[in-house]
Amino acid sequence: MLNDNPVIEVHNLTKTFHAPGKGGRTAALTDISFRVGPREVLGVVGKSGAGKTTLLRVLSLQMPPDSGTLNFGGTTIEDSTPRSVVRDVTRRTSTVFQGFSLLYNRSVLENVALPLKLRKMALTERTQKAREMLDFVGLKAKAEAYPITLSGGEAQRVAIARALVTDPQVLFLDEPTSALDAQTSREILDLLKKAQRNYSMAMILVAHHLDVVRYMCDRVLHLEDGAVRRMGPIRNSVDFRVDPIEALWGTPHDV
Ligand SMILES: Nc1ncnc2c1ncn2[C@@H]1O[C@H](COP(=O)(O)OP(=O)(O)OP(=O)(O)O)[C@@H](O)[C@H]1O
Repeated sequence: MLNDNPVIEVHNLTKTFHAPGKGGRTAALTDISFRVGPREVLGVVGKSGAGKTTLLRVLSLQMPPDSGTLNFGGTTIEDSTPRSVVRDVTRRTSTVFQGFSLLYNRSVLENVALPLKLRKMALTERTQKAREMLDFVGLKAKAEAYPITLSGGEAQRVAIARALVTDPQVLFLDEPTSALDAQTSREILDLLKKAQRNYSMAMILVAHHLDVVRYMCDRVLHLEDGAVRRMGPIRNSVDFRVDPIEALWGTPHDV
């Protein structure tokens, strides 16, 4: 997968935040470089505060880095990049946020169709596409329901359908199963696997539960204090003698 042209390539990303009492700024990301291949599933792990969500927000162009370069399938995004180019790149990605982020005054169908409405797709066409996507995630019967009436697993399926409806090349996922019980988590992960196969996209997945990373990911990136501590392919067997995060890798330091 990495031998193909990468869908995302980042070099020396740095991001700081204003932090009163900490000398003015705190570094959330420091000198981050890596590539993600087409159809690759990359896990991002690390302790609370390591910079995982910040990395997803920078990669999904929700916030700019302080320095470093971001390249999406050959298009480099930097300060001087025209907004139309940034918008085109943004449209090639989707995000499944922690906590679903559904609009509670819109029906399930309207939620899923919303990204297409924002792209000015005609009503009939976007409604049909949203219905197809609800069918794909197993929620055809809930099209007219409102999010308040859904279980956590159903709400996450709607969020996934909404993310997939635009055919993204890259799907960003921030803790997609953190609010769900074990059985529902497994169903959501299987749905994501099916989506990744059907739609041939790359995924970048932040997860606290290492079982989730082991089940889903081809490679894993370990962030520590905002820097890449280690990155490489996941190993199948677990060596319980070592740190659980360290046990995810087979070969050392394959960045
Ligand atoms: N908007 C912000 N303003 C100031 N500091 C921030 C902001 N967002 C994140 N930070 C700081 O940046 C660092 C990284 O935060 P981030 O949320 O990316 O970590 P994380 O690994 O996702 O943590 P968690 O697993 O708890 O969600 C932390 O020190 C955090 O306090």
